[in-house]
Amino acid sequence: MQKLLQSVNYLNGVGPKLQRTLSELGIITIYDLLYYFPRRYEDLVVKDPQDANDQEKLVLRGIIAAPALLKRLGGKRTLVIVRLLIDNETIPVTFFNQPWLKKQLETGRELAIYGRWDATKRSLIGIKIIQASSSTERLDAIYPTGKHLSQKILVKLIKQAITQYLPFVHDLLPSSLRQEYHLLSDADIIVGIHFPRTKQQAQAARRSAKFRELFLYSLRLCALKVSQGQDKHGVAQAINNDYVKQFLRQFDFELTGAQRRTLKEILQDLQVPRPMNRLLQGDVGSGKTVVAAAAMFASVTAGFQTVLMVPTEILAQQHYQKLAPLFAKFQMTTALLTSSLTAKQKQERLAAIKTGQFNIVIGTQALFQKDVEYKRLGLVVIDEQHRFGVRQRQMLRQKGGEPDLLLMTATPIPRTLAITYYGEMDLSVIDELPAGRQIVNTYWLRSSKFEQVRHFMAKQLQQQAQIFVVAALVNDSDKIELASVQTIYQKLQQQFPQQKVGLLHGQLAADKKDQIMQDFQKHKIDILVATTVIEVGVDVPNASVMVVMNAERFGLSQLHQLRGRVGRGLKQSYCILVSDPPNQVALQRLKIMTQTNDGFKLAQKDLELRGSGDFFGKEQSGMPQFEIADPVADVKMLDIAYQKARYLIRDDPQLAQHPDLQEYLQMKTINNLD
Ligand SMILES: Nc1ncnc2c1ncn2[C@@H]1O[C@H](COP(=O)(O)OP(=O)(O)OP(=O)(O)O)[C@@H](O)[C@H]1O
Repeated sequence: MQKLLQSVNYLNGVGPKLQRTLSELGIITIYDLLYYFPRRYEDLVVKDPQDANDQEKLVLRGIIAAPALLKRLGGKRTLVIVRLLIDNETIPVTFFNQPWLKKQLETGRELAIYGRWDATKRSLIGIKIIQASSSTERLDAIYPTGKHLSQKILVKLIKQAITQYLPFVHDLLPSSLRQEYHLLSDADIIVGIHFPRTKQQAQAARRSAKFRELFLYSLRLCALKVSQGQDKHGVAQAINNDYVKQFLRQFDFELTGAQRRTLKEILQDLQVPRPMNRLLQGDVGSGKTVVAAAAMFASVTAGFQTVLMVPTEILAQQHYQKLAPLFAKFQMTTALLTSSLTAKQKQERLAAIKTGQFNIVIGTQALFQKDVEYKRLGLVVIDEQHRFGVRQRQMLRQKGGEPDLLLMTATPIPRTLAITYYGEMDLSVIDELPAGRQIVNTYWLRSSKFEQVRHFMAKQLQQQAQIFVVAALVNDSDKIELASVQTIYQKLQQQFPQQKVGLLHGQLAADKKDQIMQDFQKHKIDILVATTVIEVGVDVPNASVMVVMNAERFGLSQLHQLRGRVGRGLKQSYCILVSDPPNQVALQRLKIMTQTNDGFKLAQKDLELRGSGDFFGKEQSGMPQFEIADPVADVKMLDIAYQKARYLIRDDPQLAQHPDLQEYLQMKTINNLD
């Protein structure tokens, strides 16, 4: 292994400049280069012109029939034209801007030329010359290279690395595993992926490489989990269960079985010195916040400070207003910390947080800025932050002496995919909704039928319902988004003159947003026109109708989140998707929404329809980047690889039997886990 960790500049021809270019692609060592895999192959199969389709890329083999002609077109533009004799036909071949080829095109020479076939002219636009060989099949690997590196140079380097270093390549996967799943050795993977002789060879190498990647990734997560388990640097919190029960008595409902079970798991974690690292997953409205609040309460009773971080100011406000009075009954003080505080307010609050005057701090990302210092931080709760990657989670934990960490998410991630995102965490799932919850009846209508929607809204309003209308276009331009909500807002004001219509969007000042939300909570507003600022967490149990305009612009999990804003109280609730789907996939998604309320089923469908990249949306960072495997398409493989990695680590946590793997894990430090 050591030999492979040498820098690429051990190879001939790699000077400082090329070394820099390679490092931009993440290629620093020989190991990186050997495992830098192509994105696709050019299929260089020799074809008979009779079988070729128009505009198809193919290889023709023949004999040069006459001297090549070089034409200069001005500037650097040139043409090289040559005639290739194939059987009894001569095919004209034109190369653009490769004047040096003329020399290679000697009359009488047998050559294979890769290019694009023009069926009407029966001619070829040449792309490159391939030396004629007896084999009729060849695949050329095409790598992602960026602007500053040519395929040719990269291929040459890989070839050199293989010649010099292949003997030093060890198999990282245990041989029993390779036998069980018919996986190739590492050396065969490398050769087969970079220079396959046949498609079958390339496919076999890819399959093995995918498994290898998923297994090694899983192994890193499992090893991290074990090392966290042995970590005794956390704080053991002495929980007072009776107090926790008293706290819960304040709610006018009983916890569901699932809430009780997950709370118990969390409280157990708080009491051991190992820092907790737990994900609390539950569908929209399943009651995660209550569980988290009880855990925070418990941590404070044990003498610690605790923080709750949420993604938006609106949500921070909402939690603050709901939770602070509940904590206050037990003489616990709560601070709200968001970026909209004035400098003076912020300074005062920070000072009070530092001295421990506040037991509980609720806020947005501002909670983890450098200037915030805590006093005896015991528990950090983060809501809806599936946007964080493994490394960011580790960094958060390091703030304030290894506090316990509880992540909450309503994103219903299918279990196998959850492994890739949260594989190093323990999982608690609230898989039960509070009793009396009704299914949100979901309908889809075309925009031409909006009149029907208006009638329906009018009827619901007569019955004292409150309505959300989400009118944001998901667009990179905030201006368009704003114009769209404003137009709808004005229209609804005209259509419902008797009702109070409110407007909420991200560009309003924080206190204005807060005022509008409070008015909606208190039913001073009947219809709230909003952008997706209300997407996560907003809890107004009296709201029972959600209208989503341009619903085709949202992902399924986002629509499900939006729908989750209603159906939180006892009223029968409705979700109306107004949309003119532009294609089959969009249509499918709308239909699925009308068919199920189950977030997990939706997520699975969404993955099938769109793949993992889109599932979490554009702004998601911290997702593991795989070189060759796709956790969605290869989900079965991921499942097996993860289980195998788990068993391996369970039976041999120090990897004493697998020194190569041990070395590999040391090389892949936590810093590049994402
Ligand atoms: N066991 C329960 N019985 C009845 N109502 C409950 C129960 N638990 C929570 N609730 C109520 O259900 C609503 C949703 O709860 P909460 O906000 O905790 O859910 P959540 O899982 O955080 O939702 P979201 O992911 O949508 O933000 C709240 O109004 C809450 O008071």
